[in-house]
Amino acid sequence: MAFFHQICRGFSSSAVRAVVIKHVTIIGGGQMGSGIAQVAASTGHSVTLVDTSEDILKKSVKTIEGSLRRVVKKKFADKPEAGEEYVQKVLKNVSTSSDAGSAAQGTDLVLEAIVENLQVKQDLFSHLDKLAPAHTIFASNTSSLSISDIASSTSRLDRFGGLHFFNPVPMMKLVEVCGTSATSQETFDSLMNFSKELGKTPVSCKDTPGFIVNRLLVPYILEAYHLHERGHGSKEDVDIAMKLGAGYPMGPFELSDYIGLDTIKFILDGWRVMDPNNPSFAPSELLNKLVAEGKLGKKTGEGFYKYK
Ligand SMILES: CCCCCCCCCCCCCC(=O)CC(=O)SCCNC(=O)CCNC(=O)[C@H](O)C(C)(C)COP(=O)(O)OP(=O)(O)OC[C@H]1O[C@@H](n2cnc3c(N)ncnc32)[C@H](O)[C@@H]1OP(=O)(O)O
Ligand SMILES: NC(=O)C1=CN([C@@H]2O[C@H](COP(=O)(O)OP(=O)(O)OC[C@H]3O[C@@H](n4cnc5c(N)ncnc54)[C@H](O)[C@@H]3O)[C@@H](O)[C@H]2O)C=CC1
Repeated sequence: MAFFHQICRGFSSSAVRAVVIKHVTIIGGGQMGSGIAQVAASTGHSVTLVDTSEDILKKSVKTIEGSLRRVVKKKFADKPEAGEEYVQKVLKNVSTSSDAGSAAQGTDLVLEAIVENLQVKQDLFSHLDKLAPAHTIFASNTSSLSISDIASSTSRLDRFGGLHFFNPVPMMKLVEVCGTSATSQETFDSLMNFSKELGKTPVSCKDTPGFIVNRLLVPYILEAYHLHERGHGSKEDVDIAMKLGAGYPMGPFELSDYIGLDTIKFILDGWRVMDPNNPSFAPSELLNKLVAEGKLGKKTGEGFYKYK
């Protein structure tokens, strides 16, 4: 079922029209996709969550359920039955599919949160562009890739933008909304409105590497790796120092494990290709070793630290 609604802002014939997003198809049921699905479903949106297999999707729904239970523990502290009702109501808003093509056919927004690899994202969007309705907006949750480069695989450059959420999505209030030079005002407004409907605070940013937050966060994390590799501080001391000295909730090594070391490696490798002479983007032996060993951080039970 397609949910195509428009609102008009202003009264002239040139009034800006924004698509009201009722149904969202989220591609990628990992950390970010399941978090976004949870928040969208909690705010009354119908969600179809897509991943490559039913097994992964079962895990995604379990993650959503677990996170919802953490939320209701606080929100419905004195009313456990109402809390359970809330969990079930939100879960009803989420359906799953391992067929991205059919999931894109009746939706207002396709939001991609798959692996941080340009070619893989382009292949996905190029495929979905042929199947999704004309009004459907496409958006990527990429942390580091150019939205224009991803959008170039489609014919809907005016209906394509960046919607960058933060991890853990249920807790982090920010969304970076990125329009390219081809993104229409209507699309940009729709993405801003959608972010607000999710209870987030959107900021507008340009299609530049890392947008705002990661442009500042990447050099910080990189410098922590290099400092540690030079033998100038243990991981533990660096983390304690940044928590107690700078007031960050997590130190850079804890945060890296939380983000996922594979994602960090994809970002670093990609930025090195763009800027090969920048010493900050030199490979980190430690990072490469951990990723090669499948130690990807919290999600696999081990990264810089052990979680089992
Ligand atoms: C050479 C190398 C190259 C390097 C390149 C570097 C690349 C790096 C670029 C990054 C790329 C990708 C990242 C990205 O694009 C953008 C990001 O997302 S960056 C990450 C942003 N996130 C953070 O910075 C998180 C920081 N941490 C925190 O804010 C807190 O630690 C956290 C909220 C996660 C947990 O809080 P904490 O007090 O530590 O633990 P608790 O477990 O007690 O939780 C507190 C509170 O929150 C509730 N809660 C936590 N998680 C969830 C959840 N998933 N769902 C629901 N609720 C949750 C929990 O229940 C607690 O509630 P109480 O009421 O207090 O009990
Ligand atoms: N991890 C983080 O802290 C943040 C990550 N991001 C970005 O979000 C995206 C996803 O990151 P995570 O959720 O951390 O990754 P993840 O590894 O937890 O999840 C990715 C999911 O995508 C699925 N997938 C891969 N290819 C697919 C395809 N072709 N079709 C359908 N599903 C596919 C995988 O099976 C996996 O479940 C990346 O672009 C990342 O840069 C953005 C903000 C924060």
